[in-house]
Amino acid sequence: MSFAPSFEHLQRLRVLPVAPHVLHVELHRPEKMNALDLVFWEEIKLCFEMIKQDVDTRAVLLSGAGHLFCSGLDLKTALSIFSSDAAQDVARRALKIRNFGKMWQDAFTSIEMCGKPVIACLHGAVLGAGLELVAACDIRFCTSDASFKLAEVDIGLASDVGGLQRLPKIIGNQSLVRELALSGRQMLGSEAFQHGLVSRIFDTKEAMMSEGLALCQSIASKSPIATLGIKEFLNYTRDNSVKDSLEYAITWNMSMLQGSDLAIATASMVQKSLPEYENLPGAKQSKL
Ligand SMILES: CC/C=C\C=C\CC(=O)SCCNC(=O)CCNC(=O)[C@H](O)C(C)(C)COP(=O)(O)OP(=O)(O)OC[C@H]1O[C@@H](n2cnc3c(N)ncnc32)[C@H](O)[C@@H]1OP(=O)(O)O
Repeated sequence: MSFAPSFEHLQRLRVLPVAPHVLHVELHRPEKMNALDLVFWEEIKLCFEMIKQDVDTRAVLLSGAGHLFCSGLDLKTALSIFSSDAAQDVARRALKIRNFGKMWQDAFTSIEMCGKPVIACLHGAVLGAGLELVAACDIRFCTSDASFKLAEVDIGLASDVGGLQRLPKIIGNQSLVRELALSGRQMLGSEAFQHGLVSRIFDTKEAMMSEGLALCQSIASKSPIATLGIKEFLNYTRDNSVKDSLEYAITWNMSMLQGSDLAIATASMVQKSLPEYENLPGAKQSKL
């Protein structure tokens, strides 16, 4: 029997199926501007690890509740973790900070590793760790009122949770990334679109969510073997040479092209019918 995860116990994330094979994940702490406290970080990791195992999900729509997407790291959490406890040994303090940092890195990396395309729909402010979070997504849309800010410099730190690592590979313009990171300057939606941080820009959140859902539905109608491979190849290619990436892709396809999806897809094209693909297996099996 396959694994069907339950997301109901999550406190900071609202997770709901919104169309066949499409899950909507909403950051849901609007009274605190979706600031990322410890519960949030843990739940992002847990949620995307469950999505990876969820045999039914083929695309994920991500958005934020309230009047902005995310105000970044919860500043009270930051103070409680980074403020020195003079009574504690320096090595142990350092390890404590490392453990939190690693857990936070893993939270955003779990989005990249979940095997399903994640489409982030961004409105209002996307600040600090919020921007680092969406850098781990596959596709980003925003509203014309959206604004982006690597605000970490303003709270006195060089962040290590993915923004400075992923954004230069998304935006491509080193000078611009360094300007934004070093000054904490706000970038508006139009500029984010111009530099490829987002691929589409909308007048209203409603229009953006509707197009985001349509895109998820389109992706979910494709072969899940193909979409898994595309995400895997593009992530691998980002971090490796073209030569190594070609070798990786051909080795992957030696097995993947022997599956039924290619035949189903080509037959449905010839017959002008809608293809139906088998779900991918999750690694976990239900204990029932
Ligand atoms: C190694 C470390 C890894 C990662 C590091 C990441 C660093 C960052 O993320 S840097 C970015 C940090 N965030 C900020 O500096 C934003 C702070 N917030 C604001 O500037 C404003 O709240 C706002 C987002 C511009 C929204 O303003 P407004 O609409 O006027 O709402 P407020 O009344 O200010 O906020 C309502 C409520 O939410 C609380 N809140 C908002 N953001 C945070 C936050 N980041 N951390 C903690 N709390 C936050 C705010 O305090 C209010 O709470 P009340 O209890 O109602 O007063």
